[in-house]
Amino acid sequence: MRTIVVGTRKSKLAMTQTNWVIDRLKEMEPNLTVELEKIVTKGDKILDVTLSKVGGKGLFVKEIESALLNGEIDLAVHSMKDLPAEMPEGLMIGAIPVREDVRDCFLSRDGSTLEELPSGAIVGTSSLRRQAQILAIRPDLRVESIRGNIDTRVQKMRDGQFDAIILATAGLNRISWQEDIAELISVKTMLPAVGQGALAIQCREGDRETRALLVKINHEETARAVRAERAFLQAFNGGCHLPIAAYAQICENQVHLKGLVGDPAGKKMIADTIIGKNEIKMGQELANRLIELGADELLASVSV
Ligand SMILES: NCc1[nH]cc(CCC(=O)O)c1CC(=O)O
Repeated sequence: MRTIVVGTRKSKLAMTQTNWVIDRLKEMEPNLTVELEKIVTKGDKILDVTLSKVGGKGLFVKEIESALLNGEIDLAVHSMKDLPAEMPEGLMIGAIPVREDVRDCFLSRDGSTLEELPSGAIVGTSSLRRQAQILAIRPDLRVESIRGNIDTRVQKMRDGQFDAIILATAGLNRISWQEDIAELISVKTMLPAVGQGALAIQCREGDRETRALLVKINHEETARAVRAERAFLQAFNGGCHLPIAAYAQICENQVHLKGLVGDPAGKKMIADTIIGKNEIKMGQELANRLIELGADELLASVSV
């Protein structure tokens, strides 16, 4: 087999995720040889503007997709959460490996949980989804935007710029940085982002060798759940910059999908659950139900 060139962003999380995937591939194919190609994306360069203001979908993936298309690299590992629904012609998701912890987690300077944090405390997040759900249960807290990689955000909290921050547990687990976690927030309290905790491995549609390798680390249960969540999100034409959340689990071959649309102030929340066999249909149908309940109007006030 030829040497596979793997593209990756340079952040600690991206590198760790990519190396994790390479390890899984080598378990399946011990003689595999890989070469790492580091790529800087637009999203990596924007550090002081909130992503929701920049508004662009796929800030972290465009350069990587170009490198795949022009043959510079053969595969790329993305956080599923950051991968837009629309994919350029000629590319595909070759594998979705087993999902990490899907929950958000609460980190605080003094170890307080979300419930214990004093009134008026400053919580750092630039996710409108997290903001909406946190203000729904703690309207007395102040939410302020925070940017940077995971390690940068934790450092900003330690420095005292924030009393607490919310991050994806999956990211912290992957980089083995659990010390500041005060609480894993249940999915009942904080519904995760579509695809949170899952990885997407992207490759060229025409690259049969890479595709044959990737199917070996695909986890069909995770793939089905993520397909349901993404079908739901796609119906809103939205990305991770909108206050939309969804989480699917597979139970006795059926998909159980919960979806939620909120307003950034946490005052209104529309949520519902659907159960069925066909994950794409379930995602679309759940979105239609929420739209009937007024989700589009709620999002119209947010969309840029
Ligand atoms: N939006 C940035 C991003 N993309 C993926 C992760 C963490 C890993 C994951 O959710 O799979 C994070 C950081 C965070 O939200 O805390």
